[in-house]
Amino acid sequence: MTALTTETRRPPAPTAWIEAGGAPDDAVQAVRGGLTSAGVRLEPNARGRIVVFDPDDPGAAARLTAAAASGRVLALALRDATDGWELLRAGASDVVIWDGTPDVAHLIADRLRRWHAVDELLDCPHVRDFLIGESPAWRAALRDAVEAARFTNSAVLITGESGTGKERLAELIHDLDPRRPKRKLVILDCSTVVPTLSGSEFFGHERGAFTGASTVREGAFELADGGTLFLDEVGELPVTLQAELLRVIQEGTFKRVGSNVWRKSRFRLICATNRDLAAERERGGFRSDFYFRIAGCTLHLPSLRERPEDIAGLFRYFCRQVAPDREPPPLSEPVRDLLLHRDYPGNVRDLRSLALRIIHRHLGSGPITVGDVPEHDRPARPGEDRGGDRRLELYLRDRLAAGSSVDELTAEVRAEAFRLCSADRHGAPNGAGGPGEPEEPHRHRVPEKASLTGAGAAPRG
Ligand SMILES: Nc1ncnc2c1ncn2[C@@H]1O[C@H](COP(=O)(O)OP(=O)(O)OP(=O)(O)O)[C@@H](O)[C@H]1O
Repeated sequence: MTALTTETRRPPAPTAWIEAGGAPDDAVQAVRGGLTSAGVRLEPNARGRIVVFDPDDPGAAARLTAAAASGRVLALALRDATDGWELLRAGASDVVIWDGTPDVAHLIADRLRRWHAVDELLDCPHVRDFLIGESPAWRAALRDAVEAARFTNSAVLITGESGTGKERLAELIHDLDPRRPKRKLVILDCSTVVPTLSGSEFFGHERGAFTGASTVREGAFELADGGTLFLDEVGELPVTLQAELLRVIQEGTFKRVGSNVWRKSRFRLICATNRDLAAERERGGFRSDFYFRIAGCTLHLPSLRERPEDIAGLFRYFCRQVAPDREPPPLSEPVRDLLLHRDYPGNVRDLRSLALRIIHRHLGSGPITVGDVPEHDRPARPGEDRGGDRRLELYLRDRLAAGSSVDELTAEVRAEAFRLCSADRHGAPNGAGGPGEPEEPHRHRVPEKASLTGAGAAPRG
């Protein structure tokens, strides 16, 4: 990505439009006057809306919900007698009590200015062309990410299923980070860290620190000085290792293995995981003190199931990646239908692989038709039940991509086959409760990620 330069511009005048959500006219006029004096431009087309309401008005929540359907809304209550949570639930993005003082008008102007700056970033080609998606679920997640990247320096924890774009989002956050000069993004996949070498991986080592340490090595925290450290798959870090990282994450200080010298590193920390760390914390698999250090700001990326509206746009994007010089071919109706209704257990990564398989088969300049879809990606014939096979295939593909060996997978499939066979013999076809069966049915683990970054810390310029 090329660096953004928008931070050098003067902040634009905040704009908004005021709607009277049941408040008396003279009060709305007073609010208008206050905001105009605070430098807010009142424009009917402004994306930010301010709904001024009387807390006693029983229709206030409904009015907010209606206004929020067409943009972000700041709920401005004329008195403090309001359940702020209720207003947020009704669709308001922010809630302010108007006490009539100029201070409140300036506070609102500042908030509108921030909204505007975030919207501008969200809409700039740099962001739009890097992370594709227009669905409300995606835009809401991206808005939070852009705001955290640009206006805070807090540690960010990105959660979401495998393939939802966590690593790509980390790249964007690094890129939007306004620090200057800013150094590189360093990526460390925690699932590949060998426990015996973890000290060296994270903190580096001195020459001769241990057998085989023939040269000095900088660790991930040192490499990330002045830049960003992205700890991917942070949920895989053993608890003992989490304890070792507490100090460096909190203070930025560490010692290389084999050295007594404290070093300092100023880095922004971004972590990602597809695990439910809150549940892990409860069962003791993840340290709470570590969690609170890495989760200064949490961002959750929606799965592709939650944003089917984005499938066609993502498909076009992947076509352009393959053939940047020509317009992506249109999709015939059955192919569009197939793309929309297919399962994507690997989310965007899955869609991308499918798109590439289809694009590479497509010849000529006409639309993409059913003949361009490889055989194993086609829908089952009526009456043919390929669901199980297909799910198994996708599962195996994902596990192989995540680094599982064929032997491991074979053992797993054999164990599952024995279990089903035994369950059938004992008359419990679903594997539940047959005599001699384990109490908990065996379940496939959630597919792990395909490692794109490989082992070790990988600096990105
Ligand atoms: N919104 C998006 N726009 C364009 N490409 C995307 C988007 N989201 C994901 N991708 C692409 O999908 C693939 C998977 O994304 P990424 O590696 O960021 O996912 P992830 O959530 O980090 O996965 P994992 O949990 O398995 O590490 C990459 O090729 C990435 O470029």
